[in-house]
Amino acid sequence: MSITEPRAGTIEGLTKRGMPVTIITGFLGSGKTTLLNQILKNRQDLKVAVLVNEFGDINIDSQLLLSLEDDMLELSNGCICCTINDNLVEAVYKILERQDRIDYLVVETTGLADTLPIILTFVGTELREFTNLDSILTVVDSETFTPEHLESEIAFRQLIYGDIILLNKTDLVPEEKVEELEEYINDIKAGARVLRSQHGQVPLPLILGVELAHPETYLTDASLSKEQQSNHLANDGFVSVSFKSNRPFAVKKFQTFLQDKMPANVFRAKGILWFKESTRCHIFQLSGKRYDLKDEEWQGEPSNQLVLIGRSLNALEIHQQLNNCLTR
Ligand SMILES: Nc1nc2c(ncn2[C@@H]2O[C@H](COP(=O)(O)OP(=O)(O)OP(=O)(O)O)[C@@H](O)[C@H]2O)c(=O)[nH]1
Repeated sequence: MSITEPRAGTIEGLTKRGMPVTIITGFLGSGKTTLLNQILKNRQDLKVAVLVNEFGDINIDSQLLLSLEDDMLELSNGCICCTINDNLVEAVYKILERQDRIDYLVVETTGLADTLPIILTFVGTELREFTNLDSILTVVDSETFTPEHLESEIAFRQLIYGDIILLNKTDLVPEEKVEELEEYINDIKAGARVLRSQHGQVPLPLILGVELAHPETYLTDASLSKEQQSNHLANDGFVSVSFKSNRPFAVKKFQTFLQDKMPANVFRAKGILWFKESTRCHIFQLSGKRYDLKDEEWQGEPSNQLVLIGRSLNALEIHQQLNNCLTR
């Protein structure tokens, strides 16, 4: 299939050939939403529907995606874990039932999702008749990724199930590190298509409509790993803390929070922030040890929305600290 040639898009047409589906997975902060935005920016005439699943109580990602009119359908929060997910099945049906032509479905999982149950939702249920799993794409943060990272079973499984492994953030590391990563990935996942990218920029024909998925293998894996799945520790010990307020932060107090107060085990944070000193909306991103703030115009009423993700976080303490950053 060529991604530049939109197909006849009635449900009837889709049911005959199956709507192609790409699952984008990858650890927290690796660049999944950034890649999704690249896809949406470069999709040309292709009608792409998107399903976003987020860990945490606030859907920040969906607010950061390029405008999708009604095509975007967002999944409920939480981690799709361990079992075939009814919410996901339902959301896909909603897309299939749409009147307008949909050429392609991209599913972005949370950074803590176990990939197999999501795959099985497509290949192990009646969705198999209406969809055509094209590939699993695993995004890797080339800077923070180390083999120790794989102490996280989830990160390991995301790699093992990747048909395409996208080494992202190559701008942040020397060439040797990228080569080392390529070697390492070739070792643990022979045959995967390994690509490099900066800010998710990759030619779409290399990642969409590639037909690299192996449904039969996934079904075999599912029967082999049933026990493992039922014992699977949800989210690998990661928890999320969400914070919302209709009052602005004082910029200095928030800076002090970031530098001195925020627990070191916060691995990922993202937010849409309102500072008393600014009339703009500030998009906050923290991934590993890096953070950045970009500003843009407010789309609606200003407010603060922030999600922090890490292991053993004390929600009460974090809430108190963030409350202290608010202006009176
Ligand atoms: N320097 C650099 N930064 C990047 C690149 N790709 C993404 N980022 C930044 O990394 C941060 C996380 O990117 P996201 O796309 O939100 O990551 P994600 O995988 O969707 O994150 P979760 O959904 O929380 O797991 C953001 O601040 C991005 O701007 C890259 O290639 N280079």
